[in-house]
Amino acid sequence: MTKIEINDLKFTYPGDNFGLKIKHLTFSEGMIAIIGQNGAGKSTLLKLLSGLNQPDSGEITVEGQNLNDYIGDKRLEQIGLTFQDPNDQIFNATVKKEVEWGLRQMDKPETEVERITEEVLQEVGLADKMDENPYDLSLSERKLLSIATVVAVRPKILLFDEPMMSLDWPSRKKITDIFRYLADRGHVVITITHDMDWVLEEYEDVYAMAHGELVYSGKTSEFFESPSLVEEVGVLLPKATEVKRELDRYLKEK
Ligand SMILES: Nc1ncnc2c1ncn2[C@@H]1O[C@H](COP(=O)(O)OP(=O)(O)OP(=O)(O)O)[C@@H](O)[C@H]1O
Repeated sequence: MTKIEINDLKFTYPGDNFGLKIKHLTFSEGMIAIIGQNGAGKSTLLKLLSGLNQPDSGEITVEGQNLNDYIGDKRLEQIGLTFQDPNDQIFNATVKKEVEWGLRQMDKPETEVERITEEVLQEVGLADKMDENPYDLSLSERKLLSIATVVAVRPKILLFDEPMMSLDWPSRKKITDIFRYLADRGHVVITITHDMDWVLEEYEDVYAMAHGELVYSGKTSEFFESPSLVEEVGVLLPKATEVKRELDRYLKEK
């Protein structure tokens, strides 16, 4: 079973007041949502989990081994990250080359590179844009491309920073299906999101952050049923929860 574990993690940005502090946290296979208001530290946590940022103290382990021990293609096999802004990530001249890049780093045979690239671009709905320059695509298409590059490599742990941002409903459905498919096959799929309807619908458990700390991990339904927690974390209620609250209030008053 794939497992990523955090112990006594501390991190600060140089010259910034923000500090991230997590005593202990374990993520295992499945779909995992991280929520919290702007500036809570969600992206910072993802960057630490990917190895992009280094903790000031504490440790992140994957399968019991320090994250920093995984180097080069060994790191790619374990962890993949998509940035919140796909423009920070995409650097190849065509859509196809962008997806192929990660696969080539892993020394996949050329026939495999071609097959996987076509398959993944088909899955995210970009197969007909293969030869286009990514910067001629719309922002939402670039978002899909950034997701495809990580999904193609099939790392054990996939980290997505607001993958649904700017996507329309059919694309959101495609991405949810891909996440579910990977989670069902033993991958750890960790996603930052501000979409509380999606969280309630698709995620059994949720991890909530506030002021650089983890303030809740547990059942999603229980989180949204706690007004004090929802207020502390500073997120909107899902529509379904709002309707239920209104209905309960109405029935009580009747
Ligand atoms: N590169 C950086 N240098 C200095 N401070 C930073 C840097 N990146 C983020 N911060 C600060 O760290 C804090 C946490 O930021 P972070 O991006 O992790 O929050 P977040 O929960 O992902 O927010 P959002 O939902 O807006 O993406 C913020 O106060 C932010 O200003």
